[in-house]
Amino acid sequence: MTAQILDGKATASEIKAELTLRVDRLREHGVVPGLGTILVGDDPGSQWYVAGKHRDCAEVGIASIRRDLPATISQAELEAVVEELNDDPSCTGFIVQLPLPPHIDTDAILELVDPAKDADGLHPTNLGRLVLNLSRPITTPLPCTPRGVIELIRRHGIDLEGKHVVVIGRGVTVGRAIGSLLTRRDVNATVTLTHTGTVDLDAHLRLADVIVSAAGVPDLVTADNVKPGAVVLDVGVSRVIDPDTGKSRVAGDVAADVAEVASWISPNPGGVGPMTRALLLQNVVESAERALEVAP
Ligand SMILES: Nc1nc2c(c(=O)[nH]1)N[C@@H](CN(C=O)c1ccc(C(=O)N[C@@H](CCC(=O)O)C(=O)O)cc1)CN2
Repeated sequence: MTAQILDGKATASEIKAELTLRVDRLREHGVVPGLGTILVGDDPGSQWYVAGKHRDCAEVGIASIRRDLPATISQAELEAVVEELNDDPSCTGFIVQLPLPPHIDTDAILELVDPAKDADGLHPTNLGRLVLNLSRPITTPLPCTPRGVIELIRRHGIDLEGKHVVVIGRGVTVGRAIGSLLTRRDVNATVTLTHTGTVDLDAHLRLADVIVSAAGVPDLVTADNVKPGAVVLDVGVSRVIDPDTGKSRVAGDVAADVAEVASWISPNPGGVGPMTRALLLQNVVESAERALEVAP
């Protein structure tokens, strides 16, 4: 068996084309959605992701606002920038690029973002609404990567109803929220959330109809621990040195041999990453629509 590809690049392009029309409609109502980004420090990966977010905005007609700040910024100075974007009417949604430097209290920063402008869906109020199932229909921004995973599966015609999904990783951007989304009645999957404290991860993986791996451990998921026909999503991001080229490259969590046993697999790069970016834009458009009360 050779797995079919869950093509995140093509699916993200499809979503961006739909969003372009919705942005045009908002403009007809005099609303220009604007995404703000706050980037602290000079990590090349984070700089690349933020630059990508601004390219995406330009592509669909969303205005963008950048705040690039030094790694030495204090907690109080960073909080002032968050407050500034909270108060800026041209900024209809914004994100704080993660991770922040270790001297910054990340939770305090995320909590300071106006929940109505929380384009990442990571504010405690929005995560709380998700857990309490108060976000149906979509009345609050939802975390982009989990939403991107589900949308990627759905747009490839795969039904998650009754499926056993094993998630690896309990981080805030993926693992913590994805269970709440997957177990909503409209998706109706059963979820096992595994993490570094899980005993016998392989045994859990072998039972999975769907694996979502967000561990950041290269080659953690191999053909030996995947049930034949399973759907495998690779959300892991690690930087490794390619032995052939000597250059740094992104590696996912899923080994190449998994493609021989899985029915569907998301490539990495080209799978969940582009979907995360597309769903960020969707959160921004939806917030602007909510503010205007325009039906999508
Ligand atoms: N505030 C946030 N910070 C971070 C998030 C997030 O959702 N919100 N997620 C990640 C980084 N991230 C977005 O910010 C992100 C990561 C990767 C991609 C992506 O498209 N990756 C490409 C490959 C990139 C490469 O080759 O280096 C792909 O998968 O095809 C987009 C966004 C942590 N921080």
